[in-house]
Amino acid sequence: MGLPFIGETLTFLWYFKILRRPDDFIKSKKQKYGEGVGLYRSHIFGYPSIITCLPESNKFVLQSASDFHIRWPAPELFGLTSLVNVEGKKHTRLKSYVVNAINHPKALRRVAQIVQPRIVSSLRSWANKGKINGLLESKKMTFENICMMFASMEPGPLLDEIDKCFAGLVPGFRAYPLDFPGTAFHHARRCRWRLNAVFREELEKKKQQKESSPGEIGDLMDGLMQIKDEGGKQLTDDEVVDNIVSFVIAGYSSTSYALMWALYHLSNSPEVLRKLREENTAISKEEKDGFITMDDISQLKYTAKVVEETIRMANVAPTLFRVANRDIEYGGYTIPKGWQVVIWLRHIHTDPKNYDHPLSFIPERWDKPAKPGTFQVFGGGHRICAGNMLVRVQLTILLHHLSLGYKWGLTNPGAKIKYLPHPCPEDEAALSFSTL
Ligand code: HEM
Repeated sequence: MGLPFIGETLTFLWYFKILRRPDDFIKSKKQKYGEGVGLYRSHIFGYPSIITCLPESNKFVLQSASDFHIRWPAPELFGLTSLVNVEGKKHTRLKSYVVNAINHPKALRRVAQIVQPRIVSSLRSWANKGKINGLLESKKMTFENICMMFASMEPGPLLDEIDKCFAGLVPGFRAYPLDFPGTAFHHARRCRWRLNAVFREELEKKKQQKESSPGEIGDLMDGLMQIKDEGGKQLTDDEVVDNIVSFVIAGYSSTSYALMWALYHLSNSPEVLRKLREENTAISKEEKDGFITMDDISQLKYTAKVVEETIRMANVAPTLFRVANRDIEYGGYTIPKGWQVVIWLRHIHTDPKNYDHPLSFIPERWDKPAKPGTFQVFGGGHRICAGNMLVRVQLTILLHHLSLGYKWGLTNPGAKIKYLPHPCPEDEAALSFSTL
């Protein structure tokens, strides 16, 4: 359980921040208490907790929707009525709409068309610069694509302003909720208000646009404005705005880190890059800037393995949080009512029992499917990531254009990796970048 009040939070920081050996946190527990059923009692991140870290125990929690509810730090920053916070029928209805709108094959065809010009022009601009910060450039490209896909917003001063607001909002999730001027939490709340105001204005513009020329605008915001429940009731304007802001939060950093890790691992893996080039050359197109379609993407079998391996190793979401709604029995142990449950996803992907040489980048491991339950990067159960295909498509398109047209290398191949808030090389993947 660790120290009184602080519990094991300092131990967590010791392993993640100071030693930079994040996997030793769970390893040390296994050594001390044995593996058992994958549950450990703790006090961490401010609450008495049960840590779960085996594929079966994680799956048990993720799939028992009625026994565990979600708990985000500072849920109001995400938006109280957004998909990530609502439960029950409301969640089911919103989720099925959102998954249809951004994650299904028909939606992904549109996504491939929307994101591709920005990816192609970003790569060109990186080559013109010659030296880039991989994370910053991935973030810029991802943000512009997300704003286009979700709200049809074009790059410009307004997008720059809301990007700054998102940058101020996200640290609020990790900050102590002290709400007075000067605190990170206070700043995050102000950023959230500004974001609400901007997206509210966009929503009003869409309403006017639809009045003057009825028909589909076709972006996610437009779709959310039209969803109806069984009684014909539509989402309120606040609900639409809450959801759009929360989708940007969910998709922005996660996608950017995944793209950066692709650049990073490929610069260390010439043989993987060679195979990637070979496969992508075979489907490359001369016309229309060489844009590929979802049909092309479905042929890129080796590229799909590179994508899975990149996402596995990125471990963008190391842990998830739930709260037990009642005393719950699992494997002869009780998870007490009201306790926090910390679902340690990272351990699943770095445990040698699940993946040989888990810290090595080996796309060929995906020649065979992973052992059942050992790929939990997108969570599981009813809250499984709504954007998992969206990120896969964006990664594939990036890999296609990158491998065909460019060469790049890490400026500091020995840069240390930091693990908080997300795994990332200390220099954020500084790269030299040029055309082939
Ligand atoms: C590498 C990229 C990504 C990773 C690793 C990732 C990971 C996750 C995980 C682990 C969850 C489960 C949260 C929980 O159960 O508490 C989740 C949920 C979610 N993700 Fe992602 N995500 C990624 C990209 C995206 C993108 C591009 C979007 C686009 C909007 C997105 C939207 C969402 C949403 C809306 C949820 C909440 C679903 C719900 O509560 O039903 N994610 N994501």
